[in-house]
Amino acid sequence: MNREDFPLLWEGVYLDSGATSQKPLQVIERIDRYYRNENANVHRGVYELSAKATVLYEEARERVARFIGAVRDEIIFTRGTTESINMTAFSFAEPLMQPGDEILISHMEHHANIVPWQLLCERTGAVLKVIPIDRNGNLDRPALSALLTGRTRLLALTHISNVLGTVNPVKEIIAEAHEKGIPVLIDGAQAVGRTKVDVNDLDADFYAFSGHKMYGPTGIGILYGKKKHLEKMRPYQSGGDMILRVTFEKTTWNEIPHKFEAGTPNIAGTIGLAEAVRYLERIGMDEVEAAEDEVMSYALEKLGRIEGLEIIGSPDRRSGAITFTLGDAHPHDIAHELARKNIAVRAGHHCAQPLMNFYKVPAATRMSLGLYNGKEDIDKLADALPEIREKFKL
Ligand SMILES: Cc1ncc(COP(=O)(O)O)c(CN[C@@H]2CONC2=O)c1O
Repeated sequence: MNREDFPLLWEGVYLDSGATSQKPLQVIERIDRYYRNENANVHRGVYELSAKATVLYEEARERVARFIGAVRDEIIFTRGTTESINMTAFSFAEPLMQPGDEILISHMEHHANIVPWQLLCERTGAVLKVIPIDRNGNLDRPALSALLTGRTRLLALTHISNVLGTVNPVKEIIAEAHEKGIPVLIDGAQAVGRTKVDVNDLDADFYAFSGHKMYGPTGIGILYGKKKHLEKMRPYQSGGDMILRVTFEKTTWNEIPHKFEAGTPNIAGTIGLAEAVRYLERIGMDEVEAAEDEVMSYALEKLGRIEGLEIIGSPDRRSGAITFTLGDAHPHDIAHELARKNIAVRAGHHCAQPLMNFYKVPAATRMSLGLYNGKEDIDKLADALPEIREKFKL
């Protein structure tokens, strides 16, 4: 779909959108236009250019908010999913924690949704608890229910696994956690560019995602947070813009969302992100999801027929990624051989070492889809793999 919009795809096969998506010309040109004609610092300049840049920046916030069913004050711009989760850990969770309290995550999390919680527990004496998964890569739901205890201060869970492609039923899990008064952060890094996300419908307390995984630029991410939380939370970073009044005796904070956006923001990145949202809205997320699901089904069937290829996990619902091993070939050799054929995939632990350990594979090869991938890309990948298997037969 829309491959002609993506300059970098005119050569070769790109199957690593789970790491970062490619950017349509519309996003590239919008950022170019900003720097050529509209660049100025925001929020305080008393001249037309700065006023216009401020309007563009805040209109971007409005557009992102609408895209995920939120209102503008609930949208905090960060550097990406990683910073959004760290911000939630520091500004929301840490002040709540008493020794012995619990943070609950799952076995399929990305390191960005493991390590910030580990460090939080080290700082506060809280305990990290982990929801187990089954061999198919589905959450163990009875175990999840049992792990939602009176000591659980937050559940942090991925919407879609970047390794397994598992789509977690986050709406019903959030409802179950809320019945016990437990707030929930969803790591939406692999979801927002693939499926329609409505944070209000989900009733998530926090939802974190990255612009670069949804056809926007790098360096811009989003933390959605319910106003009732954001208004009470302490700032994450401090300095200019996030203040109302500074004296050497005391400083008062700006209102949300500005309280969480210290210093000069990534103005161009935010405007580029808004253009990526426009791009996705013009196609429609239902169409994006349906097209990707069709290619995913084709890929599962085609790769599943290759001798010696083992797909890791077979979740009830999968989106975005297929991670696999291929006979005796090391994933790095597989990715290197594919790269020589101008096919880009990812090899390694995918920032999910606990998950890879669960499957007893220290490293694996992952193909992940973008809206521009078609069945012909899968054919090229599938045609190349048997030769690689034979080449690295021990
Ligand atoms: C599920 C998930 N959570 C958090 C992150 C961190 O996002 P940022 O890097 O934008 O902060 C990623 C990145 N995905 C990795 C990056 O490369 N390949 C991947 O699968 C991810 O897939």
